[in-house]
Amino acid sequence: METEEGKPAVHKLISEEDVAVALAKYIADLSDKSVKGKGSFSIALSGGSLIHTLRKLLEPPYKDTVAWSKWFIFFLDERVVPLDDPDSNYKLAYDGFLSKIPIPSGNVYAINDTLSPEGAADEYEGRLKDLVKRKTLSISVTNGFPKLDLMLVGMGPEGHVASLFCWHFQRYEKKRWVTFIKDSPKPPSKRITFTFPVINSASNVAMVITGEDLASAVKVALGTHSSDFIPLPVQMVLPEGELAWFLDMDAASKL
Ligand SMILES: O=C(O)[C@H](O)[C@@H](O)[C@H](O)[C@H](O)COP(=O)(O)O
Repeated sequence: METEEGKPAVHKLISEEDVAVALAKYIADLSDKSVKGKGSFSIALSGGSLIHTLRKLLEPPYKDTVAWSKWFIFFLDERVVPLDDPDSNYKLAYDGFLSKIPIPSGNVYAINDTLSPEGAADEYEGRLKDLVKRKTLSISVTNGFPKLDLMLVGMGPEGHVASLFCWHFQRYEKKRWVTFIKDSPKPPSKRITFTFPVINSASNVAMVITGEDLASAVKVALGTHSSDFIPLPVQMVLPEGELAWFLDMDAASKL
């Protein structure tokens, strides 16, 4: 592991299996700390391969020791499709993870799948605001955006994170907590997504990156680069809290 003050912790592991093992320990430790400190743990999930990489949390010792009933689950981004559609990130998370642990269903914040992308983004943002009012979620004292305990972030080969893509203005959003996109280059086209101010207000952000196709974007994100270039979305992940990268050997192969 590489750490230096103000720099991300970069965990370079051998295989995806090692990433899954390290990630389970990291999440269980953060959950423990958060539940002991304030009685709850708020976590945002990405879609994609991340859900499979969470599998070690479903095994002993974590399955029985994590305070699941204190978890609040959010979606960093979601495809605007019915919740039982094979493209739904909620369905992916439910089938592969959430249905296997005792999280109260009321603590899982799926999108309202009957609404348009605009409507679903507004409604999700409204629910976050409500949770802040009820003090279930805290707020960043520096910028007033909601402060989740942990964001689990995947990345696409061209450096997108959540549904914040290179050539799309949503990644420059400064006011909204949740926004929408109707022409996502990665199908399906209609999505809602947390904005960078929300991602970057989190107490902890974990980049979970495995596979050779991601090595070039990892190199851009973690290497030195000229400020003349427009940053990739992944380079805009600059949380006020702690940032940790979990990489397998293939994803780290160009570092
Ligand atoms: O809805 C989505 O498509 C995801 O949330 C997306 O943002 C994902 O996290 C990355 O594209 C990485 O996907 P992979 O892990 O499958 O490479």
